Formats: sequence, C-alpha cells, structure tokens
Amino acid sequence: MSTTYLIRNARILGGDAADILVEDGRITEVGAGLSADGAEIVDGEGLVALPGLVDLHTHLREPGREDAETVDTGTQAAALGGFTAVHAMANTDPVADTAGVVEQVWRLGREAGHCDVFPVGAVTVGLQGERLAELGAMADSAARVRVFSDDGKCVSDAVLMRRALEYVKAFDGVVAQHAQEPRLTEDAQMNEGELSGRLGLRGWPAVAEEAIIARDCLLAAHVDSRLHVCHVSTAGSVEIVRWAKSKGWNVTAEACPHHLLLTDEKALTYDPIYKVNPPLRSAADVEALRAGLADGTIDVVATDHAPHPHEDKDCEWQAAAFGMLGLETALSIVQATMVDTGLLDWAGVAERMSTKPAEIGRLSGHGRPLAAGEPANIVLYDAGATRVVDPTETASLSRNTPYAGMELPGRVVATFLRGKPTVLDGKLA
Ligand SMILES: NC(=O)N[C@@H](CC(=O)O)C(=O)O
Ligand SMILES: [Zn+2]
Ligand SMILES: [Zn+2]
Repeated sequence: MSTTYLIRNARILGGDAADILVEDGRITEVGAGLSADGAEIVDGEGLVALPGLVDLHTHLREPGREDAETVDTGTQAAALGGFTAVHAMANTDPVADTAGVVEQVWRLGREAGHCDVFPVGAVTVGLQGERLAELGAMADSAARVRVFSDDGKCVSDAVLMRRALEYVKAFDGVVAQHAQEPRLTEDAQMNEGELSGRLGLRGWPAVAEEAIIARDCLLAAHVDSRLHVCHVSTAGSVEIVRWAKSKGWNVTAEACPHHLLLTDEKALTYDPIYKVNPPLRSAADVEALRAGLADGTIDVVATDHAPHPHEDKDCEWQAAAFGMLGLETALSIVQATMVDTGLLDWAGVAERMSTKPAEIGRLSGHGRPLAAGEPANIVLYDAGATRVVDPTETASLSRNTPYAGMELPGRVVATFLRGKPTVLDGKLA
C-alpha cells in the first residue's frame, strides 16, 4: 500500500484553494474540507498547485558524459524544478540512435525514480546528417520514442528532413528541429549584431534560424506531418511560426527560459556562462518571444538544460562549450518573465509547461488536469517566496547556471510523481 496524502488548501492553477486527496498514485478527490483517515497531511496554504511539469528538451548526458550529468542527477534537478517528466536529448555518446540506447536511458530513468525519462531518438545515424536512424525500432522499443531530434545539430539536408517527417507519421511521431543553417553559422559565437562587431566575435545571424524554420514548416505541410521547432530565439522565427499556424499546419514551437530573460548584452562580460546555442539575442527578440508565448504562437517552454563541467566552461569565450543549466530555475524564470509581468496566469503556465509538452510528446500519463481519477503528478509552488541562486546547491553535476547570485521569485515546495513525493519541503524526498 502506498501512502495516502492529503494536500490542504492549495490554490489549484493559482485559482481557488482546495484540498487534493492522493491515494494509490492517483488523485481521488479535489474539494473543500476533505478528510482521510491515516493520510499524511501536506500543508498547501498559499501554494499554487500545478500539474507536474514536462520538459520537451533536456540534456542528461548519459551515456558518455557522466562527468557533466547522469540520468540520476539530472532527474534530481528536474524533480527539484517541479518536473515529473523530461525528454532526454539524443546527443549522448553513443548517440541515442538505436533501440538499445534509448531503452538504456529509459531504464536508467526508471531506476533513478525521480522523474519519468522519455528518450528522444536521433533523426540520423550518429547525428551525422547522412542516413536516417532506425526511427521505427526506437518507436517500437520499450522506450516508446515519439520525439526525434538531432539537437545540437540541424538536419540541414532537405531530402533527409522530408523523409524523417514522412517516416514518423507511421507512429504519430514528431521531428524536433534544431534550426540552424550550418553554412551561415560556421564558427559563430554570439548573436550577429552591433555588439558582435564591437566585441570581435563571429556573429550568428537570425536568418540562419529563420530560413530553416520556414523551410521545415513548408516541408511539414507538404508531407502533412508534425514539426516541432526547438529553442526559438528570434522575433522573425516567431513570425514564421505564427504564419505556419495561420495556415493550419501541424507546427509547434518552444522557447527557453534564458531566451525569455537574457539578452546579448551579457556577452559584454566575455563570461562563457552566457554562451549558448542558439545565442542570447536582442531585447526586441526577447519581447517578441514573450508575446509569442503569451498568444500561443510559441506552444511551450522547454529548458534546454545543458550541463557542462567547469573545464568546458571556465575558459575563453571561443573555446567554451555552448549551453546552460535550466531545470531548477525554469519555473522561477517563467514567473519573473511571464506571470509577474501580467502576460500569463498560472493556468497559462500549466498549459505551456505541462499540458502542451505532454501532448507534443504523446505522453498519456502527464499533463493531465488536477482532477479525480488522474495520475497524481503534482507540483506545489510558493510564488511568494524569493531565493538567491547558489550554483553549489544544484543537484546537477554541473554548475553552469547563468543566474548565480540573482534573486529569483518562487520556490518549488513539493513534487509528486504518481502519488509519491520526489520533493518535499523543497528538498529531495
Ligand atoms: N543549447 C546548447 O547550447 N547546447 C546543447 C545543444 C543544443 O541544444 O543545441 C548541448 O548539448 O550542450
Ligand atoms: Zn539545440
Ligand atoms: Zn538542446
């Protein structure tokens, strides 16, 4: 028998306070003044209750870079951030391009038990962009892969991209594209603009992202398949996705917390903690991303949690790795940029960080409403709290958070995965 929990007086999706009764992994009742014999009481007073968050874009680094992150440590960070499911990107070593590797990652996630892990399958063998990987075998494996991506690299060959889009239709899959025209971004280091010129760093033009997104929207429409666009970072990209949606095409898109908050001005520090792919962009781009996320053009927030050990980040800008941590701070950054600014309410956050990402990943047990009969995947969040980010406190094996020393709003108090607490009182349970 699993423990029964009675969450008292939590504000469901930030609305009215109610009690939530959790028994045998499910929510069995939601209402006022509930009682249950022998239940553990969890005080939800003043806390927002959201469905467990779902990340469409996490790098867990295992197998191959267990010095940067493991499935165990990465999913601890996920649970602490309020996530009950993450999609683990395929750019591991070996690459997750076979049924064997995706099953290994999936199994490691189950054994760790902090959060469900859904492996993303590579689109091409070894992320080499030359031959399609065994997409069908990964889809049919125990890992049930539905999201395919060469993330870290763009599937730049239009014929391969078309074939991948056609192929995944057989199992209702989706191709998640890292949209970056390779020739236009050779040795690119930061956003192309006035600043890159001033700093003498090779620029990364917006058109390199936008050209691929436009092409892929057209390809997805042409073969009537599903396209997902990873880490949209420019105002022009938002416009293109808006246009594709207006045509009724099956295109979804994500934005990352760091692109909703930080700008390329950070490069002035020459601190590679701010080096990320795609790069931090202009203030106008940040504003367009927020507007796009608010009006639904951008469907979801995805973290692109990208751990790197200090030797890959503590070096000069040109030599440093691209990427930043994101799981433990995502909800706070979304609160700061979208909720506290009045652009989204908590129901809107739940849609973009739980319901929609679960839908895109075709996960049936996540992103469900907080209602009787549903799996008890729940996060309790104290939006009134503040905290100063201390990189030494992260559960991640890496420390490359761009928010070190910043005061952020909000704190995850508890996370429940199928009725079992993975986090209680803000600590791993
Ligand atoms: N985002 C990053 O800057 N880096 C990612 C790759 C990626 O998401 O493209 C990584 O794997 O480190
Ligand atoms: Zn990427
Ligand atoms: Zn990524």
